[in-house]
Amino acid sequence: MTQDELKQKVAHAALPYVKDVGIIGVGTGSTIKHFINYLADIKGEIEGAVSSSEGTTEHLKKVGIPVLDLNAVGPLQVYVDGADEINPLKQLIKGGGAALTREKIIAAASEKFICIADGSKRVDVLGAFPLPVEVIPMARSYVARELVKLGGQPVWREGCVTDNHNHILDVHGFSIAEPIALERTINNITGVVCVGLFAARPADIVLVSDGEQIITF
Ligand SMILES: O=C[C@H](O)[C@H](O)[C@H](O)COP(=O)(O)O
Repeated sequence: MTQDELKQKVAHAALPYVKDVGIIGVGTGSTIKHFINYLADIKGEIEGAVSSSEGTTEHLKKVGIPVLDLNAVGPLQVYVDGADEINPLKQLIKGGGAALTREKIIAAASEKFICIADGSKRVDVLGAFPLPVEVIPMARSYVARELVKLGGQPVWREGCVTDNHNHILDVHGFSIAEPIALERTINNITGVVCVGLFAARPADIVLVSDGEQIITF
């Protein structure tokens, strides 16, 4: 199976989790694109979706699923999203598609965060995937210097402007032994909007497609 077929397979496996929940939080990325295509088949059963990016909003609207404002809907029962890395504690690195801030907001506002990914995303220790950090544009160099002090090698994702009109630094060289502590430390740097480390609020259920199997933990 190709990586894309594995993403499609795991996207399909998430459907039982969104039955009868009314309004769903929907993430961003290539795995979620498959998930939205499956949602389209059951759209009669879905009241609407809260979207984590402009790209996802466009896709949801295109398939006929109403997109709702998080402020208008209160706590969500279920949020489904992909990840760039997943450790055994269900802590994640996210933001490869620059959608980390809205994704983190929806994850925080959801009772159950279902993470879906192909098997290549599983790791023992987070950090081989460069850690995305969304920053206010004028703070970019300052934040980069602070990240160097923490032992990282930040690289500006040039040309990338997030949906919130900010910039992204991708931080290489971290082997993240203590994800919650690092998340807190980076959050505390002035000018940081969001770090793509989902550790204090990890996923609740992870579905991973590994060949023919779906592994759930
Ligand atoms: O900003 C993007 C998101 O965090 C994605 O969920 C993450 O990058 C995984 O994307 P994909 O499903 O394309 O591997």
